[in-house]
This record gives sequence, structure tokens and C-alpha cells, in this order.
Amino acid sequence: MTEHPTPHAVRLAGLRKSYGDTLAVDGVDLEIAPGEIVALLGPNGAGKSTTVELILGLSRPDAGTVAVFGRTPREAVDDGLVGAMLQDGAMLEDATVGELVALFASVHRHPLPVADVLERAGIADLACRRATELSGGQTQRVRFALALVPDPDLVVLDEPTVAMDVATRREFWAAMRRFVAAGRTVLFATHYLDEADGFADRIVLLRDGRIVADGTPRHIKSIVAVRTVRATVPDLSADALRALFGTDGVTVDGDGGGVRIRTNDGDGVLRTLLAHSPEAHDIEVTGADLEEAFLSLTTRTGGSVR
Ligand SMILES: Nc1ncnc2c1ncn2[C@@H]1O[C@H](COP(=O)(O)OP(=O)(O)OP(=O)(O)O)[C@@H](O)[C@H]1O
Repeated sequence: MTEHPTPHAVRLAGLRKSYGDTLAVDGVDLEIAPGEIVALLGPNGAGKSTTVELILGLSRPDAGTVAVFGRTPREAVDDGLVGAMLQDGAMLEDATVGELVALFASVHRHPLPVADVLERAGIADLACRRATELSGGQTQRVRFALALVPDPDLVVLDEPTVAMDVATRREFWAAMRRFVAAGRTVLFATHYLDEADGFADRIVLLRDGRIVADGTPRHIKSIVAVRTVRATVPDLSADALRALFGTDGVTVDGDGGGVRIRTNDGDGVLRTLLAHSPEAHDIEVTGADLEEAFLSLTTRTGGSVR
């Protein structure tokens, strides 16, 4: 690992990027310390890929700055500090996997040995396969191998496990864990909440190009403290339920036959429900999982919940 004179692996300040009328990244400030494993989580169009591209220097911000280990993205990539795995990274169709890794290695100053890369990415058995003979999940793993070639201190991955089945996904994260054990920094964009929860030690939640939450998975869950209250409520109509609970931070689905209320205040909802519905029964209150927190955070109107 390279000794770095900066406390930040990644530092984004006031970052903005538009495409025409679309504000893809809208004032992002983010500092990632060396050794952190950070998930960029957000719905479609939240700005994850755009942020990743800016960090890698693949596009330039309209405003704000990007520093990677205190350097410009370009310098960091040229110095072999960054490995990237993008959603649509090019593959040479005529080359074998081994040849492709060797080709990548030939353009880096201090590459890992090809066999080492294949081993670390868990694809030694694919070395003689041509790119055209790979499944979607295998192609993803080859892209991961290419990201490891420079023996980078920072790995940036955009939706790395797309097209991987459950077993391949598990192997991928196991390979990733081995790779980061030496204190490397990882930033990955994902839709998969379970992956962010299971692999990252910090989740940065993006919505509409802005960071709406930033913290450990536990913190993300605690700041919204979402509870789901389910009940059969035969004596209240759907309208009456919405009138009772349809305030900020509470969503009501279903009707009296089977209602589901998502709220930050489970106790309050329960008290109100019992006060207004003597016939309410089959009441069940469940705690937040990250999916609930995510839905709550990404559908809430208004400001940030940092
Ligand atoms: N090259 C581009 N040209 C025009 N608009 C773009 C371009 N790239 C992204 N956008 C727009 O910018 C916004 C952010 O897109 P981005 O791909 O960064 O989001 P994302 O969170 O990665 O989404 P997804 O999960 O669907 O990949 C979207 O509204 C998208 O349509």
C-alpha cells in the first residue's frame, strides 16, 4: 500500500454535474477515509453512476472538486491508486480472460502478477475462456479482476453484482473481503440493500443527486426508526384511516380489512389506533430493516436527515 499524505481517500466538495436540464449531482460533499468500505445507495437516477464517474475522472464536474488521495482523479488513476469496475466496462471479445488481464497489466506501472489477479478475483478457472464465452456473472467477475490489476488502494465499483446469481454474488463479496482485509478503501454503488447492509461499514444514501443520509447501516436504520404496524381494522374506512394517520412520515396502505402503516412513531400509531378502533385486531408491529429505512428516506419529502 502506498503511504498517503492525506487523511482522505476520496474528498468531494460542492460537487455538481448536470446533463442538459437534469441535475444528476446536486451539491455533494463527501469524505471517505482510507480503509472505509462505503456503499452509495439510491434509487434509479439518484446520481450514483455520475458520482462514480466524477471520482474516476471519466467526466468533469460543472462545479466543486474531486480529490483522490489528495490528487486529481487522473493522477490517482495514473499512479495506480484506483481500480474501477464499471457497469459497461469494455471487454475484448477475441482475447481470453488471461490475455485480457495481461493486457491491462501491461499498461500499469506496478501491476499485480496475472496469476495473482486471477486468483484474487476467484476466476483462475476462466483464464483460457474467451470473453464471448462468459456468462453475465462471469463477465462481471472478469471486470472485477481488471479492477484489481493495479493493486489499487481504492476500488470503485458501480453495481458490481448485477447479473450475478446468489452463489456468485456470495463468492464475489468473499473475494472482496479478502482483498480489502489489508486496509484498502472501497466505494461501491448498489441497488441491493442487503449488500450495502452486509458489506459496507458506511452507507451514503443518494436521492435526486443529494446525500440524504450518511452513516453506518445501524445508524441509517436508527435515524428513521421505521416501524410497520399491521392490523385488521373493521370499524374504520380507508379514508378514516388516512385522516387519522395521513401525516408527514406516515404512510397508510390497504383498508380496514388489512391495513399497513409505516411510521417513525410506532407507539403513537398504536395508541391512536386503539383509541379510535375498538375492534382492531391481529395487530402486529415490526421493526425496520434497511429496505424500510430506504423507502422511508427516499420517499420522504423535504430536507435531509443526516
Ligand atoms: N450521459 C447522460 N446524459 C444525460 N443524462 C444522464 C446521463 N447520465 C446520467 N444522466 C441522468 O442523470 C441522472 C442521474 O443518473 P445516474 O446514472 O448517475 O443515476 P444512478 O443513481 O446511477 O441510476 P441507476 O441506478 O439507474 O444507474 C438521471 O436522471 C439520468 O437520467
